[in-house]
Amino acid sequence: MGDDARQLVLDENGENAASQPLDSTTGGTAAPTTHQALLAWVKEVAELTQPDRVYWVDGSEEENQSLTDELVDAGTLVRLNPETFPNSFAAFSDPKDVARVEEQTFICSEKREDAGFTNNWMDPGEMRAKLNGLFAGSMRGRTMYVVPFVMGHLAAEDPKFGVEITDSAYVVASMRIMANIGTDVLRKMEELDAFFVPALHSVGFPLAEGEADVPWPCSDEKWIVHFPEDRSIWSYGSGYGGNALLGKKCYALRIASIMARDEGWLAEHMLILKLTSPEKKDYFVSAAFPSACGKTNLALLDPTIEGWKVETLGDDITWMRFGKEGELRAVNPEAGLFGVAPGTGWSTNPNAMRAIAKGNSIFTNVALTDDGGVWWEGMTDEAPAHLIDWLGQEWTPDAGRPAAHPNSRFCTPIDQIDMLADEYHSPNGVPVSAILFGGRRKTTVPLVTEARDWASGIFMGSTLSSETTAAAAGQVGVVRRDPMAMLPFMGYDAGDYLRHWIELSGKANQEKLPKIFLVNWFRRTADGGFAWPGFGDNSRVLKWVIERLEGKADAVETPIGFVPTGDSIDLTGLDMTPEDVEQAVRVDPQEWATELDGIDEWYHRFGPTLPQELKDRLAELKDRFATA
Ligand SMILES: Nc1nc2c(ncn2[C@@H]2O[C@H](COP(=O)(O)OP(=O)(O)OP(=O)(O)O)[C@@H](O)[C@H]2O)c(=O)[nH]1
Ligand SMILES: O=C([O-])CC(=O)C(=O)O
Ligand SMILES: [Mn+2]
Repeated sequence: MGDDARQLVLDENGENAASQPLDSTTGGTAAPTTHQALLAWVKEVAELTQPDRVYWVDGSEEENQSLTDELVDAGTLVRLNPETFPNSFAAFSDPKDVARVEEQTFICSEKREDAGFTNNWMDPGEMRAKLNGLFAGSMRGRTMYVVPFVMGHLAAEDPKFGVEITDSAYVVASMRIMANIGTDVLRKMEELDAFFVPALHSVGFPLAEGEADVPWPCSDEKWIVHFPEDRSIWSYGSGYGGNALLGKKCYALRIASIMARDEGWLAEHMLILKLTSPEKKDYFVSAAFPSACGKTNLALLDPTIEGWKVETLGDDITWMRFGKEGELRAVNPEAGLFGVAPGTGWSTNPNAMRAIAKGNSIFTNVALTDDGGVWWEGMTDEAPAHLIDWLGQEWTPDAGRPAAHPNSRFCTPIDQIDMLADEYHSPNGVPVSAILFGGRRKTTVPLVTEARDWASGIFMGSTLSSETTAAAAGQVGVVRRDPMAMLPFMGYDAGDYLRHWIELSGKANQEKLPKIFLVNWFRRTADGGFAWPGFGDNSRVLKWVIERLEGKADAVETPIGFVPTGDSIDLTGLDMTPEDVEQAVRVDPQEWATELDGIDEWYHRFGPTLPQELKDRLAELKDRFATA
């Protein structure tokens, strides 16, 4: 930012001590907000972290211009060719800071059992002492940005506010895409004297007097910490994705799941889409898949069958509550896409490509083309002859290594999606007719299975499994249980989380409960290929789902639920036979014997909070296999 930038230095009263009057609507020379709790927190954090200056983010276009200019000067961002990627930038992280760090993610509830066996836990007092030590002086030499944000609608009955304090301008620019931030939010917070989630972030790379910065400051030591009782977030050491954009996984899933438990709603790792049938009937479908298992792709799906239309409401996070009529209503609390780049291409996901092509995007860890554009594996069928890879090295198609990091991402405003459903803008959300649970499994799990009933559907969700992906640090391709795709995101005990689903839905209108389905786009055939083409062709599975809701499509009963008959999936225009479908939905008793052992082991890990209803479902499933 230049000399006239709107930097506020607070004096001991939390007032702006800069002598120049500022033209910011947020600031001016008076205190930048009348929200006393916020002022007090900002002052406390500034004292702890010792930044050179404090800057209140207003969210304006001009502010974003100067921030991104500054990031380009600092070498953090590369400005892309404005003709092909207007107002868009590429960032390259430290090679050790490329994904969420689950090992270093903590739920520090007062009682250990409240965090449950799926979360890392440390005594909150001990953790606070550790974090206070790490954050002391951690912003020296840097600007401390104060980013007021709201997840979900500002016009919601009970808007969910947060304030992220960060020393990363990259985080500010990314949060601006992912959430509604700035002055409007701050004014509403003041008007309501609202509670906000204090979300503190530092890259953990203070600068000594005169020390030069690096393009991607971060620390080897990383801590992503949530305190459920006061609903605060402390994130240290990483600048990337879900570790640093605290409105996303940290707030809208981990902290929100706790709020949802206490307030009677659901915060889930789900996409939401709108499906219109050839008869012009609208259906809303939500789907929970683990990270890098196809949410964004399904949410932006381009149907390959005549007459069916898909529109997008959300691609990652869904907040749901039961409405007045007992129907389940869903909203997307986010304002942007933070999508996996590799595999997103003109043939697999043209809607995402069109949204990206409108610009206003930040790409992280993708490759650069010679004409100032970006590229990643799967964007085009043929790789460009020459690239600069995500590590800054020369790359040619024979390099023998990917040009983009497997967890490279595009960050793009959601309203650039041409197929965004109008209902995205409705604070009351949409009624959900079907919920899909899905994972990445080479074997065992059929292409699609309809749960017998709601409780069996929750059972399916509770035993969901998937091979690990590059979205989190650690080994890739290992099968792990991931209940409702929430394993890394439940803010409290996993058994209590499942009970919350059961209890909440128990009070709903049972007639209006969505139908639940288990899907697997990733099953392999004997020759190693995918058993199902996936992507746009998943519309054929969605069609079967809707026809099941309407009682029109055929199914075969298996021990795990109902699967399509070979000819009940529309294969028009596909080079596939009904026998291929039968293979893709096959329930193999041998594979399921192993699976049941896996589920047994999984359920044993829960301890006393696992709901009896789910243990009963498992016993019934075993019986059905035994007598099949
Ligand atoms: N074979 C196959 N691959 C798919 C399909 N859908 C998505 N993928 C691939 O799976 C990867 C992840 O897909 P995304 O849609 O970005 O996954 P996501 O669930 O949104 O991931 P997060 O944003 O990390 O939560 C990409 O490389 C896709 O190309 C599918 O139907 N079939
Ligand atoms: O949180 C992130 O870094 C990216 C993401 O969406 C996920 O991993 O599910
Ligand atoms: Mn996604």
